[in-house]
Amino acid sequence: MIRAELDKDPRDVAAMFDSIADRYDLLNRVLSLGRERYWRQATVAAVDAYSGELVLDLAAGTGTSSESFTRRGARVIACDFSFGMLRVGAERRGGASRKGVTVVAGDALHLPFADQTFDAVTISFGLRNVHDVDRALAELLRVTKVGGRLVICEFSHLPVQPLDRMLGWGMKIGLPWVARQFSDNPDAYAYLSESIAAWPDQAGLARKISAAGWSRVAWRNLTFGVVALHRAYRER
Ligand SMILES: C[S@@+](CC[C@H](N)C(=O)[O-])C[C@H]1O[C@@H](n2cnc3c(N)ncnc32)[C@H](O)[C@@H]1O
Repeated sequence: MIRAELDKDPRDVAAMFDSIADRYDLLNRVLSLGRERYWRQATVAAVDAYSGELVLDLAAGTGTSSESFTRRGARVIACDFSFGMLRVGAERRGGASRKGVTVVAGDALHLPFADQTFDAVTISFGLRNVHDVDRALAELLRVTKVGGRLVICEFSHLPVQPLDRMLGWGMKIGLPWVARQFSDNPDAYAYLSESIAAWPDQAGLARKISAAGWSRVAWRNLTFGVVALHRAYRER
């Protein structure tokens, strides 16, 4: 089975997402117990994109995250390095540039965009999978206009450590078991629980965002900290 390890070798990560692309959105709904919709709505509200704005949705996968940013007329570039994920999304929308979403293949560590292109940049459930998080945050800053904003939606940690450890244990057992019922590659969901356990907590991620040059970094927890939304601005 194809799965990434915690070194997040880009070839393994891309191949793993290629292998789960067809059923990715279905599994998300099942494994999040329906919370995914609420997390996405909160992300859309935080990005707050409006007509005339250009938004980068990085690690966009099938573009489920991207579609919701177009509701108030913003144009969205959905960028990812898994051709399998991009293909499933483009087929669903009926083309590579449809419904306000344009698909662009690209690597978070070498974004194929000029400096200061976007009004807002966002990444949902993607940053945790990137090989070099600090570099991706710096690339996101580079392509954002001065005054623009960053929103990161990512799995995080419950503030009470014993509860967080229990949740981690439950996910380690539960996610691959549920995934076996629905996915051809349940091993990918073992990677999911391992990568969440190894991911920095809310304050740790905020420090990384600041260190990359972003200003006014803030976060809020969703579903008690199962997911956290981080927001920041490019001030110069
Ligand atoms: C869990 S999916 C998230 C997809 C989508 N944002 C969503 O919310 O459903 C993570 C995505 O990150 C992408 N990814 C990981 N590392 C990347 C990189 N270095 N450059 C571009 N995409 C990357 C994967 O290909 C995958 O599609």
